[in-house]
Amino acid sequence: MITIAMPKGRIFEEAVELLRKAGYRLPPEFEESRKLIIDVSEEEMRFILAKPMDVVTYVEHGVADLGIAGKDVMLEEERDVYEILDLKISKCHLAVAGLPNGKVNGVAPRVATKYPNVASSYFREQGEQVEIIKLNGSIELAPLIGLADRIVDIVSTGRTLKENGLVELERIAEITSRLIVNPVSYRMKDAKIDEIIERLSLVIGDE
Ligand SMILES: Nc1ncnc2c1ncn2[C@@H]1O[C@H](COP(=O)(O)OP(=O)(O)OP(=O)(O)O)[C@@H](O)[C@H]1O
Ligand SMILES: O=P(O)(O)OC[C@H]1O[C@H](OP(=O)(O)OP(=O)(O)O)[C@H](O)[C@@H]1O
Repeated sequence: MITIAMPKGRIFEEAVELLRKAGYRLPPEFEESRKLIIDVSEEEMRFILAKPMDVVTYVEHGVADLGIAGKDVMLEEERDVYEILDLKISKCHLAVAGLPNGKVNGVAPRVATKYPNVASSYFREQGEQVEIIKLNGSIELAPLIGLADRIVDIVSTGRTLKENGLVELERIAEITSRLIVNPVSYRMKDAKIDEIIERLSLVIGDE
């Protein structure tokens, strides 16, 4: 039996579609129910449904063998898991954004973000001193209301920036979802995990 931690939210549908394309028979219950543990006994798989940021925690602690997590989550926190496959779904990028011609008051610009570690190391590498303000969502609000001078956030279509009068200033990293594995599981269940990697690899898009 292999336990897979799936991210609820926007990655979920694409991840389920990919697994089905790879030939795994996942029941309609997947999309329809509110259950958090779904056993698919004919595939010898158990799925647990977690918040995207928590998937890596379940895998690191070994209660899930595999998980699907955004590269953004992997970059933000160093964890004891292996990243074994780029699933090339949920494409987006991390960027610095702000108001056009935004002026900075004071020495260190204030940067609002859901990704404080990514933002700190990015600005450190740029040799720029900043003050990080951690938020949990609606990051684009911060420069509009005067909480921050800039933001570090996910950009996909660019619609949220545009509709809030913000512009992308610097591109930090390309993001897609990754298959991650617990190191002990990978040793103990290598045959089954390698088979999953192989089957997924055959159906992953080229871009
Ligand atoms: N606009 C986007 N387009 C494509 N992928 C995205 C976008 N925003 C986030 N992602 C990817 O999806 C993952 C999580 O998405 P989602 O928005 O479902 O969860 P969340 O915002 O972390 O959770 P919550 O909204 O419950 O706090 C991110 O880690 C990232 O990899
Ligand atoms: O470029 P776009 O296609 O507009 O997508 C980018 C937006 O999507 C994400 O927010 P989300 O919808 O997860 O809401 P949140 O503010 O609660 O994080 C991200 O934080 C941006 O705000």
